[in-house]
Amino acid sequence: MTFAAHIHRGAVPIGDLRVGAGPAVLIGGAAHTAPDARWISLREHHGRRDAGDAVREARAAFAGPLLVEPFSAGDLPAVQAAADGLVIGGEWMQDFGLVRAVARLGLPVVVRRGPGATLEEWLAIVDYCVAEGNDEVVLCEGGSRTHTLDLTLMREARERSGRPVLAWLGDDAGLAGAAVAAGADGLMLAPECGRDAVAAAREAVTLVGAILREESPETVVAARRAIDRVDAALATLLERRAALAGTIQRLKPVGGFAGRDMDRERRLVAAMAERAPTLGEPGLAPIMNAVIEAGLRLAEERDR
Ligand SMILES: C=C(O[C@@H]1C=C(C(=O)O)C=C[C@H]1O)C(=O)O
Repeated sequence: MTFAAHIHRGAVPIGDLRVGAGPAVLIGGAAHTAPDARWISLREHHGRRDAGDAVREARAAFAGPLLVEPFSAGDLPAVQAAADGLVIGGEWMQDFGLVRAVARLGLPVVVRRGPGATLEEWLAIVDYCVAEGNDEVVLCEGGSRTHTLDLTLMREARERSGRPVLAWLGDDAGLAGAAVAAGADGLMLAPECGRDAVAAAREAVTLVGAILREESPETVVAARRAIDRVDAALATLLERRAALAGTIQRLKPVGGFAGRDMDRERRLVAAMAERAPTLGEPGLAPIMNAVIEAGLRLAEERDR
């Protein structure tokens, strides 16, 4: 198995967030949805809205890291004054003058792949940033008007550049789990995307990340957060397991404790030990005994 997480990447700090180390991050969504970072686009107003006002308003609404997509070089002083990073790319990825000016601010830059842009064209933008002395670059796949998301290209971009990669989801979190499984270091959502989409993306980061994303936390706080994600996945699986075990009790000729099958239990512990060699059968057997007995008790109580 080659999961993205095995490839070494340099993490990029955006405010107090580190993209590329630890769990996949959530960027985007309205302030009340509590994403890890927010972003706003000044392009949506076609330069008609004052950049200072827009950035200050976003800053006041959200205490966490804030990214801003500028409309023109004229926006950059306002962005530098209040934002933690910039978003460039999409349809205007080839505006090299603006790309250079953005990179020169020295803030981290998220480079979104424009529609139809090749991997080479996309990575060339990273080179422009580096040439301006800015190495804090994150790549974001997708975000075009056609909403295409190329996870193969996202993986290639990460391997070729060694930089963290994001997957653009817009306001539909349906591919969040797929993106995290494919190795995304973060998910980018539409700026005003609502609570349900952010919650669904968070769930994917938690559950899929717990199983497929390797982490090496270096502090107690980070390690506890990682454990909390693993426990969330465990709880989800334990609930599913209890339901399935309950189904079996109803289907077997003799269910519950009376129909207990110790041979089957030993075999499932042996199979699990292959995936959990550190715990091994001695470590797993008492755990699974408790899990199985809890399931049997539940089934007997329910069927009584
Ligand atoms: C679910 C079953 O019934 C019991 C519960 C088991 C379990 O929770 O995995 C395993 C064997 C039986 O003791 C089964 O027979 O498969």
